[in-house]
Amino acid sequence: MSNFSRQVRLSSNLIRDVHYRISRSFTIECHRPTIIHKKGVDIIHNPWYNKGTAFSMTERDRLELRGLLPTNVQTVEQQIDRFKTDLKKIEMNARDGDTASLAKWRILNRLHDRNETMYYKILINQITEYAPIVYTPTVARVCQKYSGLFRRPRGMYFSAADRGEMMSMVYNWPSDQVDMIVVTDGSRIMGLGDLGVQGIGIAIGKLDLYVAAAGINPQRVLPIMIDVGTNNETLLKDPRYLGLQEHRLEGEEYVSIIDEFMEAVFNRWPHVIVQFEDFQAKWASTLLNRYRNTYRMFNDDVQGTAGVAVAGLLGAVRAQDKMMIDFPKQNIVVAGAGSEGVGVLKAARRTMARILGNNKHAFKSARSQFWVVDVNGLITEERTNVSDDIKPFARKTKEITRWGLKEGATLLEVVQEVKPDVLLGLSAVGGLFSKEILEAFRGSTSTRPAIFALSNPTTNAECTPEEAFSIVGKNIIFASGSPFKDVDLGGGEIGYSNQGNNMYLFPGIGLGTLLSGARIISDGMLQAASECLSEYMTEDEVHKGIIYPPISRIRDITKAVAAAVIREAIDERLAEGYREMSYRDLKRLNKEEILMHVENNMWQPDYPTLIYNNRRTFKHNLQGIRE
Ligand SMILES: NC(=O)c1ccc[n+]([C@@H]2O[C@H](COP(=O)([O-])OP(=O)(O)OC[C@H]3O[C@@H](n4cnc5c(N)ncnc54)[C@H](O)[C@@H]3O)[C@@H](O)[C@H]2O)c1
Ligand SMILES: O=C(O)C[C@H](O)C(=O)O
Ligand SMILES: [Mg+2]
Repeated sequence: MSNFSRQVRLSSNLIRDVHYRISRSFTIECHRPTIIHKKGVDIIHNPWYNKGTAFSMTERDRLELRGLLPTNVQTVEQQIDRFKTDLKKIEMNARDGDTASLAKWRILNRLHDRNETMYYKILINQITEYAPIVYTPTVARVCQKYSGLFRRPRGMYFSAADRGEMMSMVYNWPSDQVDMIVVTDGSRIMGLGDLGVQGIGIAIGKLDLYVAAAGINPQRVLPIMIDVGTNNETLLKDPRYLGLQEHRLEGEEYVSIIDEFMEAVFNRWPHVIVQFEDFQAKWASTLLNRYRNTYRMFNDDVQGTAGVAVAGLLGAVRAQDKMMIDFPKQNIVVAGAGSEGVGVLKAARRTMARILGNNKHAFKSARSQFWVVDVNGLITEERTNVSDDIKPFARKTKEITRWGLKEGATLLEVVQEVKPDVLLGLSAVGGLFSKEILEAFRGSTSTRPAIFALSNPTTNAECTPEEAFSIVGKNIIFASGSPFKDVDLGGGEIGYSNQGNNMYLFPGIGLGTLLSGARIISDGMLQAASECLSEYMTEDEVHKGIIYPPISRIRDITKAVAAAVIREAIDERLAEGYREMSYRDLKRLNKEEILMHVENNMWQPDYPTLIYNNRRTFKHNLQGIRE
């Protein structure tokens, strides 16, 4: 046999082997029974294994459940039907929408505590209806009321009082396998400010989306609260508050606690991915820069939001029938210079520079497309006390005099003079885009002016879609951080209300990182995620004004984002493989095969077959052996 044909045979064998591994990992994950060491009521009281009335008669015999459940065996569909009838009644009897949403959250939360498989089946199948309950906006109300709503703990809590103990405390968590941690210190929960320990709610909500959108196994997610006190004076005085009633730790003391936490979780779960969530601006970037080259971590608010915003900005350019090369010509006014605003500004500038040739000059010139307005008005070089991140975006006095503007000019003045293509809000100020400002925005020189009212929750949105479409015009592009209904523009026309939320990226970033086994999460991987989102919508959709997918497609977009992240991790040689799929195997997969690999590794909400085994050393269970 010639060398050439030997090589061809060898490589086709290898490819067959990789295909075998892709389908094998799927078969194993889906069909391997779950080995448990429990019987009887202990199973019913464990949300990971409980199937309620869906336990079959043979299972009831095998697991000593006979007589512990009503006789009638139900299908999961019948169970869900019963649950939803109950939910509907609650909705009908509620005083108002807010009460109804909180009541629904309570009922769903109780189901989460009882039967995880059914909980996630409902969430996945009806994501459009229930994401606004387990995620924004209702989760914000839940965080505000958390101390009163608390019934059972979920996740882990580390406090300033646990210094020196964290390395051993992490072993109190029952699972040897944790893939995804979302951690918060509660210091800036959405646009609601410091909610202290009550912020754990957002970590739980984000992880619900990791399961529902990315198919991360719910037994391998861990929400974490680092309670270093709170500066919220109301909570400090509230006798019902469940967190440390001290002012927040600051400086070195604070950083040393976060350092200890990172060491502890990575020591127990070396392959875990940690998502930082809702840390106040003062710490968000500092901690990101401190850890991003050492640990598998990212900051969802800074990096995820930036990626989603840039994808939306590119979508708005496509909607104008323009080419990508036109993006660096867009004039963008950003209201809000916190960690989110900064993240978006930096990412949008980098994208413009790349389009212009990725050189120093392009990067330098791209800065002049942005106008940044914070609580004190337009930021110029005359401003003292601006962060190093914002400095490059401070307008030069010479430049702005040309526009008739000055340091501290109001948002209204900036919009009137600049006539921007895009008005983007990350200010956490509800209604900031007032009638006057929206009227001024009618003067935009763009053929399709775009409004991004990205602050959360709903009450913090800078404006509503009704206000935007009715004041600025039918032709605009609109996106908000929390969900709003589309607007009926009359004559059969619809004003599309896009949800520009980081939920379209973080699940895919996490899943892609996990399956690639990348050592760190690079800028390139984040960029790949954002580009994937921006290319996801069809020309037809974009022309209608739909620049983000509907939430009903979140599992599909997450799959595509994860695949893009894996491909980039391979290209950058950061991937190390995951389980049966080594780096070498991954490298051999083509685009479609990577997508298939991602899909096959997404957890499905199906009741597993449970097998009792009393030998605690039995270690071949991919679902994880749990007590
Ligand atoms: N859509 C998403 O996916 C997404 C993601 C992350 C954060 N957010 C939202 O972004 C918002 C901001 O978060 P943050 O962490 O940057 O907050 P932050 O408190 O750090 O920053 C707020 C910024 O807004 C500025 N501001 C306040 N009042 C203003 C006014 N009247 N005019 C102009 N600017 C004003 C402040 O000076 C500050 O620069 C929050 O509501 C959060 O929920 C949305
Ligand atoms: O939580 C959200 O809905 C988005 C974002 O992470 C936020 O902080 O507002
Ligand atoms: Mg957040």
